[in-house]
Amino acid sequence: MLSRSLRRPCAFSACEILKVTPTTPKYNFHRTLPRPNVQPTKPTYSKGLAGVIAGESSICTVGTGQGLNYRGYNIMDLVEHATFEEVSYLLIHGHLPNKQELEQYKSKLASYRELSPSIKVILEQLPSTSHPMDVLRTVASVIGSTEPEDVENRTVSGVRNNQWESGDRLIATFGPSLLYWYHFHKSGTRINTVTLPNDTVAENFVKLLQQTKDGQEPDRDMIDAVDKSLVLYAEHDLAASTFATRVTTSTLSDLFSAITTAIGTLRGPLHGGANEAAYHLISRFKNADEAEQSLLKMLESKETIMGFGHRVYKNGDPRSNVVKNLAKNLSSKIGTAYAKNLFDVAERMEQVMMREKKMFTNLDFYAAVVYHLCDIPTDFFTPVFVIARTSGWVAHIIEQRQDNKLMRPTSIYTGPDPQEVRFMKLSER
Ligand SMILES: CC(=O)SCCNC(=O)CCNC(=O)[C@H](O)C(C)(C)COP(=O)(O)OP(=O)(O)OC[C@H]1O[C@@H](n2cnc3c(N)ncnc32)[C@H](O)[C@@H]1OP(=O)(O)O
Ligand SMILES: O=C([O-])CC(=O)C(=O)O
Repeated sequence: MLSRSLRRPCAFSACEILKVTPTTPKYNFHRTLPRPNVQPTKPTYSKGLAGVIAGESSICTVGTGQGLNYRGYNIMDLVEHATFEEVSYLLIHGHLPNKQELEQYKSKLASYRELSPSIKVILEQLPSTSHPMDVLRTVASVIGSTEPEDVENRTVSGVRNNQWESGDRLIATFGPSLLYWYHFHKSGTRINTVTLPNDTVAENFVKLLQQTKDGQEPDRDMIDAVDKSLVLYAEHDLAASTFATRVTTSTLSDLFSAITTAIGTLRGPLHGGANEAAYHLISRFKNADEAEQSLLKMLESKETIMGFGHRVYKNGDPRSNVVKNLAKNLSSKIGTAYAKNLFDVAERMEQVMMREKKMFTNLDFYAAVVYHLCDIPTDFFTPVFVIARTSGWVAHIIEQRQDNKLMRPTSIYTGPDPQEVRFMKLSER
């Protein structure tokens, strides 16, 4: 498609922008310059970069016809047989850990759960009204300031000596930091964020949320559901947040800056923020019939229904059935009328969207039901996504550094034609 300025004269002049009358000489401070005699080459353009190939990656397959695979392993196998730690190691180190590597990895993550005094002070000073995504973005910045990457020893392409440690540090620290902030502001308690050394990220998170003491077991089904959701959320090729991470990394910036970029990008409701937004929507309906009636009205007025649709998947998100089953099992295990109704409402919405729009749920939709049934506060849903996806982001940062090229696309210019500036006194304008 040709740019607007190449197809026809500029749609509006600077005078229109400044709301002045171009016929009055004193305001005639510009004139259009002759067009340069350049033959335009036909630019290729895809709005929102839809369908554009923006790099090479050996981390994950999405929409390639091979199913969703992390480093060649299918998501169905991983969610069935691997914990989040194994998947995180796989993504960042490129292979599944053996028993010894896994033990070392888990104890390294556990060793980072003790928060530094500087993080605690900052968490205590953040407002209780902060959005938890702001809390995590701040935590990434604080660690980036107090324990920066090893810039001295970086290679020409930007590989840093301690990039793996920096990534692990964030994966392990996000959950404890969030829950320290939460309990401090909710009840004034300074919780101990260290749980048993062998605890998984999911166990540590649920224990700190519920404040179960060592020896006192939190609900295993909830821990299992959170762990599986972390596996499902861990990686998804060049999703907007990962692309943003790679853009920041491509300038040879540091890992912590790249992760704060990613958190800011994930937060929006068209991306990771959709799990929180989906829950707000589901929770509006008293029962399935009411959900159906309201949804039909929303569709009539062309509203976007959060938790449905996807940029790459057009026939279904392979993670959806897994997360739906987790929601269904939790709902029947909890067994209350409330839990059953919540699942029924969600399922009816799914049916209506399929019937009316041929649209399917994405991972965020039933993840919202799972997290709510695990008693996770709604504004923690996207932060849990952050904990998981940091493993994918770190894998992409490392990969980008291995064969870096500055990411700098171009745009199609649609502004005014070239024009001359005639300087005028301010008072004459
Ligand atoms: C883990 C994740 O990040 S998954 C994504 C989470 N995000 C959401 O759930 C937010 C809701 N979904 C959406 O907004 C979109 O489906 C996106 C942003 C995910 C993908 O958007 P795109 O690839 O740009 O799809 P696009 O906007 O072109 O949609 C095509 C058509 O379907 C419609 N559509 C897409 N998603 C939805 C939706 N959730 N509700 C209603 N209509 C929708 C669009 O309005 C458009 O209709 P039109 O052709 O009549 O104009
Ligand atoms: O790939 C995307 O665009 C969004 C998504 O599903 C994810 O990040 O998991």
